[in-house]
Amino acid sequence: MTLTGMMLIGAESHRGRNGEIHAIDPSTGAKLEPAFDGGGAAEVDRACQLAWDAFDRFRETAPEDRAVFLEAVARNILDLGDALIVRAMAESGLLRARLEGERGRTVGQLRLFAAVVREGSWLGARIDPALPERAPLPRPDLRQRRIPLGPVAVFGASNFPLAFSVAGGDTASAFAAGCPVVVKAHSAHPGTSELVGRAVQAAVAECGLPEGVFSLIFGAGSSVGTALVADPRIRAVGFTGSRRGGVALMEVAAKRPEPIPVYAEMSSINPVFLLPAALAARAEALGKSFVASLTLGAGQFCTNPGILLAVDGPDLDRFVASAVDALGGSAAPTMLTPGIHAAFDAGVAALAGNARVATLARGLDGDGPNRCRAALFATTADAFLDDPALREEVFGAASLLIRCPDLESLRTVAERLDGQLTATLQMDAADTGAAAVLLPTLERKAGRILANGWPTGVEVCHAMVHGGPFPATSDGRTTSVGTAAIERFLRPVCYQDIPADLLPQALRDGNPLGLWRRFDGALGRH
Ligand SMILES: NC(=O)C1=CN([C@@H]2O[C@H](COP(=O)(O)OP(=O)(O)OC[C@H]3O[C@@H](n4cnc5c(N)ncnc54)[C@H](OP(=O)(O)O)[C@@H]3O)[C@@H](O)[C@H]2O)C=CC1
Ligand SMILES: O=C(O)CCC(=O)C(=O)O
Repeated sequence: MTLTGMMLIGAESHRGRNGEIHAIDPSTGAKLEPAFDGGGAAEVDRACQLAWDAFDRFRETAPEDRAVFLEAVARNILDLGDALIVRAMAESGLLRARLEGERGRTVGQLRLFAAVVREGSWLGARIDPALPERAPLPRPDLRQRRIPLGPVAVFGASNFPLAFSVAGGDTASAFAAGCPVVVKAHSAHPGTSELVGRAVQAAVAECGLPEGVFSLIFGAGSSVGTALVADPRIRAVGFTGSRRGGVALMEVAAKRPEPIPVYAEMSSINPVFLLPAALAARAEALGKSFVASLTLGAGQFCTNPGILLAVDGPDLDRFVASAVDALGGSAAPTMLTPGIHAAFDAGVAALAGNARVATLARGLDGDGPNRCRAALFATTADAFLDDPALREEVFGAASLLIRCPDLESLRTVAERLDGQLTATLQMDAADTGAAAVLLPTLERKAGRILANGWPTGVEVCHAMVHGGPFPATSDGRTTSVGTAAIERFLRPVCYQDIPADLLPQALRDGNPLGLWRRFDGALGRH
């Protein structure tokens, strides 16, 4: 498929007039062709109107039809073949194996959501039948189901050009819920976005759905994104990116005459607690596996282990020696964009220049632009508590070790942490008591708590929580990965004494969709 540089507004390819966007190959710094047209208010207006026009029909598609659509998107993405991988490699600097894996994850999550749609429990069907004889007052017939919120604006993420972008988790979960989607493409990978966008656009047509179910708009800077979130026809937002960008969009959404939810995944430093017995038993192995997690994908994961906490002593010194050795030999991969590289270098320079922070190790330098030279720093618990700058995310392979005098101080530091996507315990059986003391704090701080693993690598499944209190996300009640992500785009409606032939299929007598429903309180296929 040849790239056109055009936006996809419903069924049409559309030329924009608001400047040009060029992807940059971060491994060379070269501009990539073609130029992509920037959109503006006219494109946002047209895409949102089409999405709104499509909403009532799309949301009432039968579960089977919606599932077939999700599967068609997955198949069309695979049919793009190697051209998709080659373009994504050029635009992101990510390696082939990583992008092939990410494509598998993208297709897998679309298919998983198809299965969820078919299974139907997301509809939350509940029936409390009328009790006309009840005294002192009769009960009316009450039936509840969940309906989608409306058109959703999705912002593609730079660090997952497939799995968190045009047809990534936000889009898949919004489609599954029955929401049309308008994507604001990330300016770092417009070609990848066009290719995937065309796969989605083709699936909409193949499945006979209204064209407004999907649109894709380009636009550098804040104006397109802001206009999209401000548009009254948009009813929710999915975002993965910087804290600054996410907070700006939260403000736009909150100032609307009718505010809407923004599901923004932003900034997390993912604390790892190295508990004493684990350190005593396997300090060297932990040092090596920590560096493997830290440097994976140049550290460009929001789940990257950005701080380590441990009680100071000889076992921690053994961990440090092992980590310093592994990190000192780590290669310098290319980062996603010149901007992300510049932000990484600035964050590392700020830590290196902090009088209360020691530089323990730097990775190897690399030839070529935008290379990520990994970094490991150390500080004390007191310094960490005194200086809020030490709690800020440095996006990339940089981590800060906090040497604590004792377990009590480790818990004090944990209490002062901001909201996190993850918190990790490296523990042995003898650490169970210390872990139990930390656990209530970690539950309040994080969306996912792990033992004896590393936080990078998020399983797409039913029990996953990829979320957490602010600033990890804008709404800690939800997840952006896994099937529970569909919940973000639904709201309940109760039907009281509505005549049988007006009721939605999900709530009709005889259970025509064969759903699990809560009937008079009891869950079953009533
Ligand atoms: N927590 C996480 O998972 C991630 C965090 N980051 C952090 O974000 C930094 C920059 O990376 P990047 O991916 O570009 O993230 P950004 O937040 O800068 O951009 C994400 C998307 O939002 C748009 N956008 C940004 N700010 C605004 C705004 N004020 N109003 C409207 N739209 C906006 C961008 O537009 P445009 O396309 O024009 O840039 C882009 O489409 C990294 O250095 C890192 O710190 C990055 C990736 C993931
Ligand atoms: O590690 C993962 O699989 C997901 C991480 C993520 O959501 C992110 O880095 O933005």
